[in-house]
Amino acid sequence: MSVSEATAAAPLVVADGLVKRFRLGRGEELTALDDVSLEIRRGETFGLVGESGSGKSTVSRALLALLPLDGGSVRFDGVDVHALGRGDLRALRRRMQMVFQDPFAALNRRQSVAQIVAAPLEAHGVGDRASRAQRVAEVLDLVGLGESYRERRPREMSGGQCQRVAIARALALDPDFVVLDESVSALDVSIQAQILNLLNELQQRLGLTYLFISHDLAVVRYMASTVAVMQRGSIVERGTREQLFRAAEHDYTRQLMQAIPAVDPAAERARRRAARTAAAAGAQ
Ligand SMILES: Nc1ncnc2c1ncn2[C@@H]1O[C@H](COP(=O)(O)OP(=O)(O)OP(=O)(O)O)[C@@H](O)[C@H]1O
Repeated sequence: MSVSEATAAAPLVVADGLVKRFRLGRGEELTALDDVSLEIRRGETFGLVGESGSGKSTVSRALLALLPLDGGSVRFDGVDVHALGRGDLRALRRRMQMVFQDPFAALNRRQSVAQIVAAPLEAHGVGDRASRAQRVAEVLDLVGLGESYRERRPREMSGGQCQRVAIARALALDPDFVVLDESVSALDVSIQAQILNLLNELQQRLGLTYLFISHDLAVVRYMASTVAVMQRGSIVERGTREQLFRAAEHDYTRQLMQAIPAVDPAAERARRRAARTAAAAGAQ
């Protein structure tokens, strides 16, 4: 194997023995991460599941060096991210982006779509006005929003359209790694499917690596090639999607799986209601 082949085959993200404690006051501590290790291969979708409070978001913040660790290390493309100085970390952050759950809360309501998507380019001092405008047009096109969306504000758009804007903003700096933290959880099921398909398409086209965080195993099953299950700050089970869904070894994973509804009746009713509303709006 040549050096470049070896680099390509090495995982993009390697977390080793992560420990994170939060001080709660009065001498009390909460261990949010207790010896968490994982590897995320280039171009894959790594699913992280677990109930609320199990530590999923803390893992993602640790991977992006958004919080200091009490133990362990994170290597991104071979670089120890927690050992970097501010300038080097800032440069590396261009390659790592996040998309959050609530697109309305994540977008600045006063800004136009073009301003929102250009913001990371400006923050990192990339290009001049003209080249930034060109890049905004490119990424809006990638997420299926045409020129007509450039001057719109978040309040003039649906949840799905806002999430496309959030994805466009995450792609503006041409990252390698994108953390998708409950990125479709706030959306209606039919819109969820559209966004999931868009994310898969973008991964194929751009060679992106995803950390896909969700409490929803059905969605993770659709997206992820490798899955880790968290409970109370630890990874209690991991494997390929096939391994995990064929023979869940851990009681906790089996419980999570049994909670997957074949079709969620409430969500199905909401989907039909939304479809009727959309049809009625279209007819006006
Ligand atoms: N800044 C903080 N200060 C104190 N405790 C925190 C802090 N951030 C997270 N925690 C606690 O750490 C634990 C793990 O939280 P985390 O947000 O990582 O879980 P999660 O699995 O992502 O949950 P959810 O699905 O609800 O987002 C929780 O008990 C949470 O209350």
